Amino acid sequence: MPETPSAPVLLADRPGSFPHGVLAERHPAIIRQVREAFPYGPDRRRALDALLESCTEGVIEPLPADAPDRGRWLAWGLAEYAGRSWFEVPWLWSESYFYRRLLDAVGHFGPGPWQGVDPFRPVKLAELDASETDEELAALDALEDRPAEERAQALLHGSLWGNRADLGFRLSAGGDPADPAPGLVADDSALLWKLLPPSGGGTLALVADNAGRELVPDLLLVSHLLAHGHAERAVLYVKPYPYYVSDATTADVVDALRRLVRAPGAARAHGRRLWAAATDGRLSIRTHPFFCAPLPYARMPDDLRAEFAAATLTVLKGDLNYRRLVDDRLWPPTTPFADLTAHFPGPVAALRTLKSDVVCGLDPATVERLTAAEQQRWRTSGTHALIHVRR
Ligand SMILES: O=P(O)(O)OC[C@H]1O[C@](O)(CO)[C@@H](O)[C@@H]1O
Repeated sequence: MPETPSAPVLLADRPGSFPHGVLAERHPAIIRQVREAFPYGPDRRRALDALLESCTEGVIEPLPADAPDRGRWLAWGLAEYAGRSWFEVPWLWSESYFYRRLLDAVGHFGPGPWQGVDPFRPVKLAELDASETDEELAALDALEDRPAEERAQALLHGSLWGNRADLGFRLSAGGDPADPAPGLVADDSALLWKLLPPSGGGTLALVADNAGRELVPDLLLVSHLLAHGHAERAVLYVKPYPYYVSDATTADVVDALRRLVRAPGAARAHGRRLWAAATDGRLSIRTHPFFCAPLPYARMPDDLRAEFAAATLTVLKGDLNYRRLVDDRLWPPTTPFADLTAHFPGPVAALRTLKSDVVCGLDPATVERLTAAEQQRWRTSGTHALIHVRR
């Protein structure tokens, strides 16, 4: 395989760029949202204010001396980046560290009364309770009399577009060919189904992204794959602690399962099936500190590498997992997905809506159409999606 030349790492140092907007506007807004969501006392409020000042005007500060993961973060880059502006270090790094510091500010790692409290829980629960979720679950009933293959494809698309948090169990894969900018910009789903044939057995690893309206369709897809033998076992990987606002943790999986078992119709049947699979071990929930690391998957530790190596297929959900899979660089968009994921220890799929500048695996005609219709907005608007698979 010819070596892929490298590309610039994304930084947030250019005002007007997407990464700069995330650090300069989104992060302060998240701090304000969290500050409003809980009756934190003066100590937590002061810590949140200090973080707001640090992340907009200050520099990256070390973790407290007694932080249990201090050594890990030093090895992940803190030793190198402490004292530098948040805007000058790799964007992926500063974003990840921001969430780590936010949890410190709210006392998540304790000791104290806020230990273990998820500062994003109100947002996650509101989404799970929204009437849109009822509508999406009710739409499952209409799928019931379709052939299994069609249902599988619809659930795959539900999981894919759930990453935009407005799923809709789309029965058509490609969109309108006359559309100047296609919704689905790459579609390797045929290869995905080849790797996961009905009655094929094997283990599916699914690395979840967001809770709520993304996790629910992820679970529905897993339910279908287990029920139809596309996989004999499924392993659902979630974050070890709250991250990137809505990323799923074990508590969020439980909330989503409870939501399904309490729903009417087909949704409840899926919920019961998943609950049973979790209790008998066909569905397991796992996590690992590396899921909150500010690093690409090429640098994953050996224990996690061995787990993915054992899977028939690993499906990585969402934009952040995609950035970590292919590395957070401004690749030419036609760079082959297989080249950038050669480091991954087994067959791998990415289901992602495009919410950041990183992209690869597109054909030149698609890039031309997208750019002609939208300049560079197609990269970040979240209105396009892709299914990449590498066997
Ligand atoms: O939930 P997802 O699909 O991983 O998207 C998270 C994305 O949101 C951002 O945090 C901000 O837009 C991106 O940095 C990140 O890639």
